[in-house]
Amino acid sequence: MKKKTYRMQRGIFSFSIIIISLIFWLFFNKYYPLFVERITIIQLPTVESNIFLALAGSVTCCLLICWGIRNKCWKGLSFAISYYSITKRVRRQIKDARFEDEREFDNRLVRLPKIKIVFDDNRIRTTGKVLIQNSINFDKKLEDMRIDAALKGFVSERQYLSQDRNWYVYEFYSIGAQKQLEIKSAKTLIEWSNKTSDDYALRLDERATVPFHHMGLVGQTGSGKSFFIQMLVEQVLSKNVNHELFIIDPKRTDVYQMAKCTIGSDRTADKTNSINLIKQFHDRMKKRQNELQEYFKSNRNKTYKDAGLPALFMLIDEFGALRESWKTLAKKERDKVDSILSDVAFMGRQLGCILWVATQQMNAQTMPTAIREQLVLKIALGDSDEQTYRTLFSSGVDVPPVLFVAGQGIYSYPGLAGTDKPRLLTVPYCSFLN
Ligand SMILES: Nc1ncnc2c1ncn2[C@@H]1O[C@H](COP(=O)(O)OP(=O)(O)OP(=O)(O)O)[C@@H](O)[C@H]1O
Repeated sequence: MKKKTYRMQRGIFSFSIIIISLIFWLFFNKYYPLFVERITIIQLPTVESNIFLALAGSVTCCLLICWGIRNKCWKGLSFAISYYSITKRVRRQIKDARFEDEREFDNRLVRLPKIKIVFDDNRIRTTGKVLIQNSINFDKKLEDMRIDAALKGFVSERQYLSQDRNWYVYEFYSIGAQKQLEIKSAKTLIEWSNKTSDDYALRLDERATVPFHHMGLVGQTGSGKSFFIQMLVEQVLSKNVNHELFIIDPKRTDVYQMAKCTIGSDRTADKTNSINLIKQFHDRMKKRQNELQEYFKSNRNKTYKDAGLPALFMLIDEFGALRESWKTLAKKERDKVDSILSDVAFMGRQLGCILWVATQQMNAQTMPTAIREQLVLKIALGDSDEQTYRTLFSSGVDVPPVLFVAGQGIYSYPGLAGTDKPRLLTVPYCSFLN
């Protein structure tokens, strides 16, 4: 026999009282007076039928009040209905997974752990968290539970134990939330970005805003890579701090043209002068290192940002193809460039010399490990091959089974999404770049 929860039992009890009261009310209101009239042998007492109506009404009111409190009705009826339907499905899933306390294993009734739903935005309710109270008995089961089945219309992204270890947290987003935002002008883009970012951060999509950091970006042709890069460049140039960009696009595609227009030819390079620009960037980093030496001595654990300096970005598009083209160079020269880039990747973050590397595919040959390991922000747009995913993120990466269109993909960043379970990214479509 299927087990019931204590809440179900209370519900059945309350509804039984309501139904029985209504039957009594109907009986005493309609039929009982007829009996009183017809049976004259004995004097039947008069019964106030409205007592039963009042009882049914009071129990209904109590049920409604409890429902309203439990589902936070003060946040609006549609909120309460969403809250109720998600909680109900999660409770059913937990019940069917037999989460009951060991002591209750043989009982017909089970006590389920407490469940809370927190939406990131109470009005649109497209993303949020399901929190399930942890107890020593549930720990392992909660860890293994796939909550997706219970969250119809939603996808669960990552799950973890809260810091106080009292709750198991499942982040989820609605499938409908993956609709791409269209941004029609540079001004709108900046306004959108400024809502969540500061002068040293970038907004990637509706949900993700990250501080400036080294970035590894992969995406096949048509994945929206160039649009994404241009969106980031627009944001960097709009900041109140005068950040500087150095851009290399070996194939002279859209990014090259955009860079020439926005930052000028001095800091833009194609295949031919790429190494010079990399060396120039490295020299700037060395200079900055000397400048900041004294500052760092007296200010421990501080960065260029605390010293009030702008960031310097080195963006290398089509890195795989560029490195391939260096094959004709002497080995010494190639090693020198690799060591410069590794130095930037290793030292640059604290000094504000940020490396952005974009490529179509990533493997041990296209990207030296010393550089790859420092690319803290990892983004893959569109569909990539398995080796690329594993090289960029981690060997055990769990790529969500989603068919990505241009501008969609996955990312990882410490604190937001781990390399084993990257999060979905939906870059807004900046139609003004067309
Ligand atoms: N965020 C986005 N949302 C929707 N569509 C997009 C987005 N970004 C780009 N696109 C569409 O995808 C097409 C290809 O984008 P983009 O040129 O950025 O790709 P790419 O990966 O750089 O390809 P290529 O290497 O050929 O330049 C664009 O013409 C654009 O219409």
